[in-house]
Amino acid sequence: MASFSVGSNDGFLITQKNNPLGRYRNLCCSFSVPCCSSISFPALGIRNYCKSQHGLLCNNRIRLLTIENCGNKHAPLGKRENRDLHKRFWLRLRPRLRLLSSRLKRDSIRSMVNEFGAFLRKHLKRVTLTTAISVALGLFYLFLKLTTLPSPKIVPYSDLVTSLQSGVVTNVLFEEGSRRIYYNMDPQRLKNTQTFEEIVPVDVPNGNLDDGVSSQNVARTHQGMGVSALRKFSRNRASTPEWQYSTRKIDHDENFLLSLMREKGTAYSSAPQSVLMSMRSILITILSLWIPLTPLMWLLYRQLSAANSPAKKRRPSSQIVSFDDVEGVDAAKVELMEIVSCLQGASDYNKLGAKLPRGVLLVGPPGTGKTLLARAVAGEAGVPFFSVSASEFVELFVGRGAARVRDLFNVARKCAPSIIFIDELDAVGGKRGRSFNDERDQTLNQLLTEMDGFESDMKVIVIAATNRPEALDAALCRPGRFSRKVLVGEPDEEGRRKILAIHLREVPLEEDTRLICNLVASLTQGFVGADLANIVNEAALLAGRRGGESVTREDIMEAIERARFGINDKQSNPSTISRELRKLFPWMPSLMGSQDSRQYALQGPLGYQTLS
Ligand SMILES: Nc1ncnc2c1ncn2[C@@H]1O[C@H](COP(=O)(O)OP(=O)(O)OP(=O)(O)O)[C@@H](O)[C@H]1O
Repeated sequence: MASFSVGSNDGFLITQKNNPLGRYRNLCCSFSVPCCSSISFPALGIRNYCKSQHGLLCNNRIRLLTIENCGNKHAPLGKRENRDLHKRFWLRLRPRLRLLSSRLKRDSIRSMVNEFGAFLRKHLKRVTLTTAISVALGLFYLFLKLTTLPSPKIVPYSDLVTSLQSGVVTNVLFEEGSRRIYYNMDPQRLKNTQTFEEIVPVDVPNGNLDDGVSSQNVARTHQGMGVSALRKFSRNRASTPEWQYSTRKIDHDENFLLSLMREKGTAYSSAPQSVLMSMRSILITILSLWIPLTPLMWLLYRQLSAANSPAKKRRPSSQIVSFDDVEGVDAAKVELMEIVSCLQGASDYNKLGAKLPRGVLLVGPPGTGKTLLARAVAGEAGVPFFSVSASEFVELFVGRGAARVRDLFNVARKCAPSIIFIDELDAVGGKRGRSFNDERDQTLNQLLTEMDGFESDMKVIVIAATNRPEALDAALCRPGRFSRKVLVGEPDEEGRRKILAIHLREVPLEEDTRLICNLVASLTQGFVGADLANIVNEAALLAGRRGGESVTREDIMEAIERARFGINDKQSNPSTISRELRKLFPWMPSLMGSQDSRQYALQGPLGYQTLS
């Protein structure tokens, strides 16, 4: 049996030497490229030519590794395995190295350095902080590592007494400021008396403890060492601890212990804890306290930081909304348009002794366009607009909400003329004294104070929106604060038509837009602006789902059904829809008689009018 290593990356061969055919027959071929359909070896050590299944000619030099040459029978196999592993490793590594070098060629080192520099400049604060923390932790670790001492074996107090009585204890140290007693035993004397294990069991004891041992000669301590001395010290001490055993004092037993030591002639002393050890324990305490405290501190920082202040959240100017984008709420629009013209200085209200209203409260059901109106005011007035949700003032820590209100108004005053929009005012503006929520009351108080504090020529207008005006504190609604209350109600049919026209502006319709608007407006009594916007969006999505180019009447009808009844299995069953519709609109006889409501619905606009 002989084994050959092929001098290429393809693998290795094991061939049979004493072949009856007088040829070296291939027994095993573990090539990474499966090749060598037939191999013959005219002579060993000579070039081997083989043809792979891919038609490639391999030119491999074969070296003979005979077992006879090796003292150990198993050695060649082990070597071969090693070599095989080695080759595989290189085979895998090579393409990676090639990739890395090509990448390095592509991105020059200079550009990488530049990128790194730019990154550092961008995140300088973070990088500095991270580096400082890492260095501090590294130093802590180094210090702890260098000051590590081999700890003495902790034994029960009774063992110390037994050892003292048997006279094997050579010296004892009482540590000042702690309850530790360290002691050493003479191994020679120990052998003479008892076996080591009999005297000192290994388990860790506990006992009642007390301080107050008189100090005498101070034994060797390890105070005031330099780093190199420290390292040497710790290396030396790593093998042999200074004190072999340690135990804890028992209360009121010092006298007995002292008399025992005097009687046996044992050397005893007391010493303060070494400076290094004290520092070590302080550091460990600090670390073990700070690691769990860090997330808490971070939370606190997040809560208190000005970065979260609503004052920072000014709406970007790209989302400009005008009054043309709001329909169906004409009365509210007129009221707000007046304020805009006052802000722009178009109307000379001062001449008549009038003052600009400080606050406007938009009241109405959800989705009627209160927020949209406020945004339209900002867009039309062309002044800085601070939009916040009142819930952003609700804070964990008492006083933080009030501070945020103060910040917001300060910034708005600096940017005057400006508009502050507070959405869902009831989150902080609820009646005071109804709960024990001090934080909310303080926030509200601050809001009241800030709104009082405006000078009439300051031109900061607060627009607030709420769905629950009845829940608001009376002080908020008094004249001088939210003196103007504007009802933003559900749109009527004409209003719905106009709102639909706005939302259908960008939607390609199969039919005439006006016809569809009339149709949908007549079918959607009680729907508010948000519902209508949603219907248009759903219809466009449905059209997209069936791959249509434009939105058809059917899409819009289905979108209305979805808006009314939701999306469920019943949706697909028209007779179920009819049943639902019958329950809701019992006065619609013609529709209910039909098997398929949609078929009926497609009859024409007149047919839909019966729905509303
Ligand atoms: N009158 C309207 N004209 C045009 N679009 C409207 C109108 N009302 C609502 N919409 C549409 O509905 C969306 C939501 O409206 P908006 O957020 O203003 O309602 P809201 O009254 O503030 O609701 P909420 O009280 O729940 O905050 C708007 O973005 C807009 O697309």
